[in-house]
Amino acid sequence: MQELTPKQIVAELDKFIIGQRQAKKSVAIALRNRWRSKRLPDAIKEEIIPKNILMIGPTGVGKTEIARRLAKLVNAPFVKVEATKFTEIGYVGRDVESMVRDLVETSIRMVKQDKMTEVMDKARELANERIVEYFVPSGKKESPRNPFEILFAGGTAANPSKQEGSEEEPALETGRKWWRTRLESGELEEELIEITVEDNSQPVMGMFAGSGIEEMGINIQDMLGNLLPKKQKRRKVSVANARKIFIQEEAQKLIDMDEVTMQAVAIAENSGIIFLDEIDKIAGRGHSSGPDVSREGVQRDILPIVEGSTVVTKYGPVKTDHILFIAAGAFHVSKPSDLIPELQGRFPIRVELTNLSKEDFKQILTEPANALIKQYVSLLETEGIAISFSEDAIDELAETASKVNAQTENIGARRLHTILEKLLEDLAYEAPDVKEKTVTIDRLYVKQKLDPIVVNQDLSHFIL
Ligand SMILES: Nc1ncnc2c1ncn2[C@@H]1O[C@H](COP(=O)(O)OP(=O)(O)OP(=O)(O)O)[C@@H](O)[C@H]1O
Repeated sequence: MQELTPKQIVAELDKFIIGQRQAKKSVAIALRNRWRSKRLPDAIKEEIIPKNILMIGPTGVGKTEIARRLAKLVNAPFVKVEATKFTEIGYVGRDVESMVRDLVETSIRMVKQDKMTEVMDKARELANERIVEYFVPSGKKESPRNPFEILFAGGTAANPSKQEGSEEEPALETGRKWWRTRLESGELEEELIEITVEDNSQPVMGMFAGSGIEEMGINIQDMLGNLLPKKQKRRKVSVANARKIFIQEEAQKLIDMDEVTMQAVAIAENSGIIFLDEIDKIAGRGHSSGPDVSREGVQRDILPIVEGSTVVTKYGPVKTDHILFIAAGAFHVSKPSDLIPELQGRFPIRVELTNLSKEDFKQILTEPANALIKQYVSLLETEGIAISFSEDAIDELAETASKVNAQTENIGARRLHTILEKLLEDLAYEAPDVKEKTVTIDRLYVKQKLDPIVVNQDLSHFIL
């Protein structure tokens, strides 16, 4: 991980994000710098303060997308938080630490998922064995069931496990083999079997609510969950579903949660990325009136986390020194210099993201790996309908998006989502019934569907 050079990172980001070259370069450098500092002798490493990034740009121009893609590219845990949420009523200072806890949670999920994938083959094998055990109980695990029952129920072939005259043990093994073969052939998938599963319905823990304990990231449920005996219940499920349940259970047993925790915490500390959106809304000093927490207060609470401190989580202490913070905001009203100086100093890399032009919109519609047009084409393909967009249709869509953004509110590329949704609404509704399976969308089609809304400003406020 993180072996990518800045140029390679930018090239990868180019696959998903149009334009915004400077922002892409900055995040690529920041990432590489982390990798560089890891290779330094400890003494110097301690001295180098990681540089965080401040992205300045209007809404919907790719700020979050760049950060999220970057994280995905290097498989780093990522969380997005709205800085404004900390100014809400009911906020207590410690809440800002929740962003670090969320990051660790994400990291745990990612590491666990990786480990689960690693043990999947083994877990599947064990799961299948448990199903065989159900049909031919050796008296150890799954609750026994008369192997003949299913024969009568399912009307399947004779079971050789009870061959006359054969010894008990070999007969058992022959029986298991026979069931195993049938299981592998897939013919038992629909068969219903009764298995024991953990009852996950939670007892009510309401008495702790609001006591502030949740803020510490300590979950009473988790704590008591380990002390209280696990409730179990019997359920009738198909073999296919039983296998899914067993695979999860077996995989869970195969992975070492202590190791997962250790790795996940280390990854969060060294590679985690926290995206702090709407930072401009907490810029400003002094106290705001009303019940809201002062904006400066929130900045002061965020500061130690960005500067590097230790946050207590249920997975142990987490150091924030090397977490990469990317703050973002439009800064229409306030300026970065309205942030408290200490916080400004922690975000020395400033990048401006530009407004998206009509040409950008055209590219965004068609080029990224997950481009909107591609998404809709695939979606309708599932109904056997082939839609295609002529070049002038794309041009008209980009033009409309720019126009509506200018007329109503500039929401950047998000406008393309609403416009395309409206454009294809009828088609999406009629799709299962339409006779004509090939639809070409041209400029005229776009105009017919969208113009009536665009010219009516009141309407476009609501619909586009
Ligand atoms: N330059 C771009 N290239 C491709 N897609 C883009 C671009 N800018 C925005 N988008 C798309 O528009 C949507 C919104 O973008 P994004 O979430 O990055 O906005 P943002 O700049 O972070 O705004 P906000 O601060 O309001 O969250 C996403 O679906 C994203 O894929």
